[in-house]
Amino acid sequence: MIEVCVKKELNGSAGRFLLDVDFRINRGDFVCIYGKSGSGKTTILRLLAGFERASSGFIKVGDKFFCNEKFSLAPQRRNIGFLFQDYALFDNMNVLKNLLFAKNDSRLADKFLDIMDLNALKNAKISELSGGQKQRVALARALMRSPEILLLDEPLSAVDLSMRERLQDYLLKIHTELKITTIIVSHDISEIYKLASLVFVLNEGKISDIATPKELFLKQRGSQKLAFNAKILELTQDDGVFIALVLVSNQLCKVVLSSIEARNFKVGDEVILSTKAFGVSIS
Ligand SMILES: Nc1ncnc2c1ncn2[C@@H]1O[C@H](COP(=O)(O)OP(=O)(O)OP(=O)(O)O)[C@@H](O)[C@H]1O
Repeated sequence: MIEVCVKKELNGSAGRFLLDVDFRINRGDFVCIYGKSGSGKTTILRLLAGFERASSGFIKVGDKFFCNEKFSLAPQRRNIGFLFQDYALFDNMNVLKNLLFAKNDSRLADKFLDIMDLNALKNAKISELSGGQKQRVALARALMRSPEILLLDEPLSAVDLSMRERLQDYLLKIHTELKITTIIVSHDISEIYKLASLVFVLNEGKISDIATPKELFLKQRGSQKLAFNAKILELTQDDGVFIALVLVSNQLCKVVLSSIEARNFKVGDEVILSTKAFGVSIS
């Protein structure tokens, strides 16, 4: 269990405000911190990592205090792995050496090169890699120290959509295999839906909502009489009724399908959602 109960005054673009959060995360969970730009999401990750100090409160992981009113454990003693938007790799070293720099253990490096499909690139220089490959190396390197907690600060926002989806699959694979407690900051609803089981909504330094992605984003705003581009995130059958969960812009909604439609669609399909008389049709 991670317990975060901290306060810190921040200089926001519209003046000073108090980051004041008190939440718990269960060991092994994959959670998301979601909220407007400047609400304090990155600061929470930096406090967890030990790069910032809170003005009051504590952070406790299991039985161990990371910080309290009296002391703060050094970042290197917190057993945390990071993945940020900029890869922070050593450009002059090859892939393998980047991993060994984190921990000089060739067997472990081979294991992560394997999991991340990087074997063929192990001797390549970082400067020769694509953005998506660099991010896979950065993730493998973050895992080399067997972190207890993995912090991901919008790690996939700089790569294109198809690479982002592949990297999400790697993150899921890592999480399923290693069960590392993972906290991601993301604005991307389909990414949050795919990865996180719980979302903490941060609003001007305060947590305003804690919900599953489905509960949080499944909020309709009145009738929609136009056609929308949408993406199918889930196809389910409930009491014989076929239901598609689709993402429209920043909103999730459910659409009842005929059995023929249900057979023709699959998760990930880009579709058009439109209204037809009183029903919603999908094509
Ligand atoms: N050490 C600090 N002391 C005071 N203010 C800070 C400190 N660190 C960050 N801030 C300010 O706090 C606000 C929140 O920053 P933070 O990076 O946590 O927001 P965020 O929600 O991650 O934003 P974004 O989504 O744009 O990355 C910003 O206005 C930032 O300038």
